[in-house]
Amino acid sequence: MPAEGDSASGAPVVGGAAILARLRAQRAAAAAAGAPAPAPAPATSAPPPAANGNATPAAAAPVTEAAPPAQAPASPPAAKPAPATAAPAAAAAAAAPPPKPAGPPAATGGAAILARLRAQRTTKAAAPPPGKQLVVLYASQTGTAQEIAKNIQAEAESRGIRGQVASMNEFGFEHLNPEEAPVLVYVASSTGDGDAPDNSAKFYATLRRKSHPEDMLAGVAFTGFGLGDSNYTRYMYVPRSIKQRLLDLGAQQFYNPGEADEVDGIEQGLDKWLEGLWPALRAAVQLPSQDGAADGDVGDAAAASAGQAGAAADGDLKGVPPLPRCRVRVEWAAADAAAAVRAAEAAGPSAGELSARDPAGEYSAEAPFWAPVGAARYLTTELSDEDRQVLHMEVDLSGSGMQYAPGDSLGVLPQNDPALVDTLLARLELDGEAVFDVAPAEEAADGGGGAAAAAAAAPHQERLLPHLRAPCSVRAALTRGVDLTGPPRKSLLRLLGEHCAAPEERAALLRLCSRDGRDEYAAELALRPSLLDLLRRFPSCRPPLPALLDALPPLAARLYSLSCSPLECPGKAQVAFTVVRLTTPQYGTHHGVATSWLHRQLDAVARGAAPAAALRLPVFLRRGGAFGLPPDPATPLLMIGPGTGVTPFRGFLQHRRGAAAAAAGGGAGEPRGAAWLYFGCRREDQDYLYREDLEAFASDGTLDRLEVAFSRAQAHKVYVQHLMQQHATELHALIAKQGAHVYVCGDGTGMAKDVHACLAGILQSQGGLSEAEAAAQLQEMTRQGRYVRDIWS
Ligand SMILES: Cc1cc2nc3c(=O)[nH]c(=O)nc-3n(C[C@H](O)[C@H](O)[C@H](O)COP(=O)(O)O)c2cc1C
Repeated sequence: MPAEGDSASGAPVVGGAAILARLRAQRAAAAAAGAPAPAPAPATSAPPPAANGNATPAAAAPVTEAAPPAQAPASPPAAKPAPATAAPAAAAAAAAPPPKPAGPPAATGGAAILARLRAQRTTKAAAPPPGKQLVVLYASQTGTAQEIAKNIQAEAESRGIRGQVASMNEFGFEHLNPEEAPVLVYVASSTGDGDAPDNSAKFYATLRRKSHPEDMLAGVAFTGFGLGDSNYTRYMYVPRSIKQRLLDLGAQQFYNPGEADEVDGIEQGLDKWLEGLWPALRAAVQLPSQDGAADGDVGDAAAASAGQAGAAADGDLKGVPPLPRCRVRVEWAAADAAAAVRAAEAAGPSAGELSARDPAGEYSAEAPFWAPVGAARYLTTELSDEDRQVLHMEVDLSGSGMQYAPGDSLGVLPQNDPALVDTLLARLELDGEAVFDVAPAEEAADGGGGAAAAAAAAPHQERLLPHLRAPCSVRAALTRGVDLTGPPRKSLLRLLGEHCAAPEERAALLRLCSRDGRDEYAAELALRPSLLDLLRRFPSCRPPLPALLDALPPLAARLYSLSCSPLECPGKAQVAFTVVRLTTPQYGTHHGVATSWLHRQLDAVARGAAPAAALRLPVFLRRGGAFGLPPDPATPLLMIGPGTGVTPFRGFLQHRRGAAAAAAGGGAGEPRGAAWLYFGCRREDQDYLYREDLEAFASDGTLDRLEVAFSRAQAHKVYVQHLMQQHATELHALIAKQGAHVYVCGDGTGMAKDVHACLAGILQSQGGLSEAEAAAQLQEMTRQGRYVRDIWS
């Protein structure tokens, strides 16, 4: 952690850090060998029972908390740990591995009963489920594809089609084994500029390796669904690349992959695609069609479905999604191993973590560079509203070898607010200091699917919930692992509903996630409730920890456009961001996860304190792709970036000035195209971001034209598009005659749409195009990378 600085000094790995490194290495080695991650020895002592099943361990032995409370060990807590019968726990192994008995343990009483139950489960699990294996994989940055994939798996299971769901990285490309003839359904989005989401980057890179034999995936049947946004130049890049690669490697498509453009809304296209998926999937997994299927399998499924959907018993609600199966259980670490893990967490990143790189040898979201903070300052004045504070931050990249270009972004791995985590721990009655590891759930969450379903649920998973970096403390998991404040997905509401003791609370939550409750859900989402808000609103809700960890999306890295150029700021990366705060009457003030985390750390520096040597942030670079300077400096630039949308353009302009200076220094003046910048803010004396820099660019000739719209400086609002409209003739010449590259950066909900409409209007009024022709021209410019947008909502 950045603030816990001794750690960031690259000190030798000793004590807790060394133990943690060993534990993780053991897991990695086991995973690499294709073996399941070492599981702790099952203990006969259950954690002290708590109402919500969230008991934490008191005993020294590792204990298992099964997913939902119904699955808590049936035997009463034993006074002493029983001998281990399974592979030693990763956590326990590092401490004092329990002795392995030579033969079956001669357990008696509760221990014997539990051992028998486990043996029965193992025997049952060995029976292969009927039909082929369904594997639902997702590549998801902000959780939408993950939600869809989880729903597909849950719905498939309720239809008697058994299988597993995992992120692509959790599953691992190596486990896509054609000999097992799996049926693959993927749901994928893109991030950055056609980049793979973090939880799929490793799988995606391996899939795209050129060295694979052509028939490598012959025998794999697949379909998939792509999510994209046609505002991006590389529209649907990742889903389409996945499809193409699967075909290239001999996999066979059993149903046409679908796509949904976020611009038109996802639901309609998805619903239509899903309608056709079910019969095709049933045939692909070689189960009899539903009509004629009066076999045991369907019976099981019906039971599972009834147990899961539970909604059938909830009045006349339509379209309550099936309860996603909880894929994991937690295994509590022994006291000494737990202490070592906690010590390592407190020490911050280990030497191993500090020097880690991803498989391509780069820093990434999984292996960030811990960059010292160099400087911070407010770009807004004291007069600006509190909810519009903008901070500039500089980190030092020296020694990292990281190279960036203008238009690239800095990825930052944030952490949840410690106060929020404390409150959540108290509400869930969890001990934040308890340490656990993650293991595949042994049984279906509802008990309905049985052991065979559990076997199908996790036959191959490289590592479940890798974002938790388990073994870890509960506090660390909630602080760094999961997104606690993102908009609640329907599957989370479904889960919360399942664990409400009060019938009226359960009914309210099930309605919110049902098809009938679509409008209520949309209204609720607009209030941006966090998990904690919902737990406060539904006080009888007690979700168990494993189900919660499985349901919450990973805490994703946040990307900030670099506001500098390596030509003027060598070895440094600078960004600017608004400290996000949102207040609603229902749920009070919410703070953006990453920007409030950065703000807490940078405020003192921004107010004049020298940055502590220990203040380091985990960062990585993401390339900007089409959002970069054109290769030919003679190409004119039209940049439109109100608010913090101006940040990448400061980088562009520094680069342009640096390149010009270098060329002049070498005696070679180079022809430069015109550069125009439209910036907008509320008031000149409050939030004119990077004013000195922008005005300097205008005065030294780096910028040919600087236009600033002060929206609140007069009675009526003036925005960038209003100024653009005033300059329609010149802008048309710049775009249509001189071939300018047009860049738009900033708010996607209002500004980007209005600017788009303004550009289309200029093409019509000045170029004589029809509405359709203007739209087509902008589309063609997007395709050519001449009209590029980097927008956010
Ligand atoms: C930072 C960012 C970059 C994106 N880049 C692309 C892109 O290059 N191509 C595309 O088609 N969609 C892009 N999208 C749109 C996403 O694919 C779309 O929002 C999707 O629904 C997100 O799904 P997820 O929540 O599963 O990540 C991007 C979205 C964001 C927020």
